This record gives sequence, C-alpha cells and structure tokens, in this order.
Amino acid sequence: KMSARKFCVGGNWKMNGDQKSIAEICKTLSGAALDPNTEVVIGCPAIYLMYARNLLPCTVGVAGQNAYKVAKGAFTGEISPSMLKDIGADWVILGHSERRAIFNESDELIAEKAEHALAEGLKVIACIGETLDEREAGKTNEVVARQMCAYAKKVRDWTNVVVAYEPVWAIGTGKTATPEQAQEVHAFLRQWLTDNISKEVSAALRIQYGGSVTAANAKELAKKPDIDGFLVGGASLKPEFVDIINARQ
Ligand SMILES: O=C(COP(=O)(O)O)NO
Repeated sequence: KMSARKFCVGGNWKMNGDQKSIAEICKTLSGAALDPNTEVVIGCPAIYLMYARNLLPCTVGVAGQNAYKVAKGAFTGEISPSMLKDIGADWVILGHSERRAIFNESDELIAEKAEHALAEGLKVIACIGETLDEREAGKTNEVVARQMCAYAKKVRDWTNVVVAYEPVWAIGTGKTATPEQAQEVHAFLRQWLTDNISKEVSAALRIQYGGSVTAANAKELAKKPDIDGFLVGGASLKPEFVDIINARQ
C-alpha cells in the first residue's frame, strides 16, 4: 500500500549542464504533464539557479546542491542559505555522499549546515547512505543510524526535512538497489524516526531513495510503502525524468 505522504522527486544535476542544456531540460519539464501529486525539486548548479528558476514552472522547486553553515562573512567561495532563499531557491541538498567522500564533509558539519539552512527558512534534502564496504560488513543500519543521529543533534523541527537514502554503491553505477533492499532500509529509518524522534514525525517525513533510479525501475520502487520519492542523478538530466516524476500514475 502506498503511503499518504506527498511523493517528492528530486533531480540532482550535480556538476552538469550549461545554459543551452539547462534551457532544454527546463523546456521539457515545462511542456510535460507532471503528476500534480508529486512534489518536484531541481538541484541545479548554484551559478545557474536563477536562470533555471525563471525557466521552470513555479510548481517546481529549485535547490542548491550545498550551502555553508552561516549567513555571510569571510568564507571565500561559499554560498549561504540566505543567498539561495534570496534568488528563489526554497531547498538545499545537504550531506550528499559526494560532499562526504570527495569534499570530506563530516556528519557534524552537515548537521550544522542543516540546522542553519532550516533556520533560514529553506527546506532540506538531508542525504545519508552506506558504502559497499559498510554494506558487505553488515553495517548498513549502524551507518545510517549514525548519520541520522548526527542530523538529530541539530534538527529541532523536521517539518521541512526530506531524508534521501542513497546507498553509495548504487550512485552512478547502474546497480540500483532492488525494491526489497531499498524498502528494508527505509523501514529501518521509519522505525528509527519513531524510536528517536516521534511517531508523528516518522509518519509525516518523506524518505527518498536515490541510486541509479531510471524510468524503468521507478514504478516498482515507488510501490514500496516507505519509499516516498527519489533523488535522481543521471536520469534527471534526461527526458525520462518526467516518467520518474509520474512513477505513481
Ligand atoms: O547521487 C544521486 C543518484 O545519482 P544517480 O541517479 O546518477 O545514481 N542522487 O543525489
């Protein structure tokens, strides 16, 4: 049975695109019949956010792919949540496994970023997920619980948080978690939320699955009771992203 939580599909463009290709994707999304019961959020490279914002339908949200933990100051190269808000981005993706693995962001820094982004009125897609080594060592639950704990030390109000469970071994590999594998971790996270936050937050919070989601596998994944949407990388740059948005139709 599908959940009553509003389906939420994020497109994480990562470091891809230019004005021409972004205009094409926005045109495709603007011209498509998007399921009104799906909340759509586009994670666009910061430099193109205003451009994409103005080309996308107002029903589609736009997100930064990262933001710093304070509003302004001497942090060369950084972008603040208040700047994202200022240019019409209502969301920010935080804690992506690429930020953790490549840019060495710690659980604690990511949690501080989430706390500040929420305080600035942004909605947060809070990413978690285990590596292949951690899964093969049977540590999946331990790892995602640790990552959730870190967020929970800083997040007081979960209303504007969506959690994205993205097993690192499925990101960019074509090795999508099976619906059963994904549901198993989503159910663990749902229980973790009930045990550590509240049953109300647990019932309301959307948990997206991310990791090689395509139009071909989205429907089966979307049928799982604790999968409330997706965070899509590669396929969000293609027209098939429309089919992923409409996976519950
Ligand atoms: O990192 C991802 C998933 O990327 P792919 O869909 O390309 O596996 N989402 O944030």
